[in-house]
Amino acid sequence: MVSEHDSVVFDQGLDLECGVHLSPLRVAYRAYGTLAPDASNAILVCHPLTADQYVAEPHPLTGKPGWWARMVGPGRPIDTDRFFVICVNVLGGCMGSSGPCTARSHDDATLWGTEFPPVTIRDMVQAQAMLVEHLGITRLFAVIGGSMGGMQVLQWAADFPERVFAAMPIATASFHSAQNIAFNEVSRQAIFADPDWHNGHYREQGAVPARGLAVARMMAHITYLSEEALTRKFGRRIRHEPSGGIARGSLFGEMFEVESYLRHQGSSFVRRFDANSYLTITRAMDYFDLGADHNGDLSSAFARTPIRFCVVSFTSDWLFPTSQSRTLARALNRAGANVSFVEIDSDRGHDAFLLDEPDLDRTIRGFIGGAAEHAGLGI
Ligand SMILES: CC(=O)SCCNC(=O)CCNC(=O)[C@H](O)C(C)(C)COP(=O)(O)OP(=O)(O)OC[C@H]1O[C@@H](n2cnc3c(N)ncnc32)[C@H](O)[C@@H]1OP(=O)(O)O
Ligand SMILES: N[C@@H](CCO)C(=O)O
Repeated sequence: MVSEHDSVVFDQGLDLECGVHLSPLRVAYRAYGTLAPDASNAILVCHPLTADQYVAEPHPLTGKPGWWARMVGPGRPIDTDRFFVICVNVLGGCMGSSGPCTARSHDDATLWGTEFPPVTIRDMVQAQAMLVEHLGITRLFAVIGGSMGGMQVLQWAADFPERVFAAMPIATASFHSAQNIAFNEVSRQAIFADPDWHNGHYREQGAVPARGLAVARMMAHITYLSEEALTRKFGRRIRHEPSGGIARGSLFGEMFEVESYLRHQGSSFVRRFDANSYLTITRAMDYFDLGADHNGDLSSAFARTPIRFCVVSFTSDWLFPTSQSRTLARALNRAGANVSFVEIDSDRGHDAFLLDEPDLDRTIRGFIGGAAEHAGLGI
């Protein structure tokens, strides 16, 4: 096993659910705060689909603040003055953990590309568990995450009930719905339709399927918002140049502000994300169905769990609607879990969990504070 610069290489590898033994396994992560001598104050933050381990510091590629810098840091709701916070780039990601962008083995420097094996949320969590153990942490004080991060939280709870004290799945569900699989498929088809896709061998061709990946993100980004949010941000306004003239940029001459915005979201995404990783990770989300993994009984995934849960949803989230969080909370309740459920009133859609939502801050701060008291954390 070799450790270097916030990534750990496990030569023993990992048995993936698909049957492939992935070796070596590289797990890239960032950590903030100080681990208590008894390792009791560790919080694992699990990132959503296209974020990464740079949760609380500027991103090395974009220079932008960490994707949850408003939530994680000194004095923040996830307070790095009190807690040791870890965030791991998911398996299949493109920021250092094993995935399509990493070398196949110590002896073979060629990148995995499309031949990287299919991974699941469970595989991602198994890799995280290896890292957590490597860091000397027997039990995480809390696991917290939104969207695909929330799926990882649920998988942690199901697979390692004795290794987690508190869990907070936010804006998520116990399964990926047919509608969400459908959206992912449209994104994937956009990538496949790009002439620079080259059946996934774009790097060998010195190309990037930038247009396809940008369209994939544009479409997906709409699902992260809400009609109210789009109307408030842009309405039907036409974009003007700073000089005052109408911005040109489409077949029709003028461009709506919302079109310009989506193009910006698409092009900036392409600068920081890899198409093969996008395919791998969206598929992992599609596979996720915790109830099906437990013979169709979601509550049995959490039977007699000692973990304290706080399930959080947003009223305007139509990608992971409140109804799915309520189903989850009921299953946890049936399992005998200590569970609270908070629906936050917001008109900003699914990505509300990434935005300035004071009620979310209060909910996270309150849940962590209460759990820390219950755990007897003297910090
Ligand atoms: C979870 C992750 O995606 S992790 C990585 C962090 N996110 C990113 O890097 C980009 C992805 N963006 C998003 O997912 C969302 O924008 C959020 C949730 C992170 C932030 O949401 P908000 O704060 O509401 O920002 P908003 O959605 O308005 O986007 C702002 C960006 O759009 C640009 N923009 C706004 N209006 C327009 C317009 N009419 N035309 C062109 N660009 C526009 C802004 O200049 C800004 O650009 P920048 O991000 O390059 O600085
Ligand atoms: N907008 C976030 C949430 C998606 O579920 C992301 O891209 O990761």
